[in-house]
Amino acid sequence: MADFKIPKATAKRLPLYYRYLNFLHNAGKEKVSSTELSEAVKVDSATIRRDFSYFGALGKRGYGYDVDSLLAFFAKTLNQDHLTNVALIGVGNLGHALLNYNFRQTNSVRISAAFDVNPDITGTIQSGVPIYPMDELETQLKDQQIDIVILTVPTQAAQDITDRLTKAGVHGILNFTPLRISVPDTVRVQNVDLVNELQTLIYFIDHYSNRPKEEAKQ
Ligand SMILES: NC(=O)c1ccc[n+]([C@@H]2O[C@H](COP(=O)([O-])OP(=O)(O)OC[C@H]3O[C@@H](n4cnc5c(N)ncnc54)[C@H](O)[C@@H]3O)[C@@H](O)[C@H]2O)c1
Repeated sequence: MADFKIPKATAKRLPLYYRYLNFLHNAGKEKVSSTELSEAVKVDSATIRRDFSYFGALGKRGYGYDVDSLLAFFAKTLNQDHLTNVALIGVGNLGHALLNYNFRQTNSVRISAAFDVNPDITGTIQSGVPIYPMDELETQLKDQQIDIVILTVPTQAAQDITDRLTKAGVHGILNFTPLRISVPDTVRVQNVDLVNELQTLIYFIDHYSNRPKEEAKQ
């Protein structure tokens, strides 16, 4: 990201805006209003205008936003204008699915190296990505200049690996394990928890849905 500070909630919405702007660009659209954006990304237009205001005057009243310049701006802000290589540690059920997916939606992020302790898979290439043994972790991360890692190992292995990653100079960990890993201030952790997401969804449906109460209980 560019080095100015924006609120975390705004930062989280940027990829959403970026994806829709890309869609508009590919459809040949030159202008978009905040109302139109709002309907597409399901964020209210006042929030969109406020989000955009953090980046300076990007839109004009009654005219909307210029798609290409917004897109170029967000691409730069989100570092979409260059390729980020990430590593994946733990090529089991989940790791394998992520390798197979490998962020096909975007050209700016890809898993370029994977690591595991299982000798049956180390030394092989899966979905085009080489699987290295864990004793090559530090050298490969350094040689490939990787400083972002996806962690899909069993819980009990997560902290030791995190400590190694921290020592190796990694700056970001996308943590799929249920363990809340400890890291120094120099490392940012993003936790992904599908159970949490589902429970949040269920909570919102139960408490904020417009469905009649009786139907919601079934
Ligand atoms: N966040 C979520 O929503 C979500 C969903 C599913 C699974 N998970 C978590 O993701 C993790 C992986 O789940 P899974 O079902 O793929 O498990 P899995 O057992 O299929 O895969 C784990 C892989 O990690 C490897 N491994 C074990 N110890 C290692 C070590 N010290 N270093 C490197 N690799 C090691 C194993 O060889 C295996 O390939 C678990 O912690 C699980 O709880 C999270």
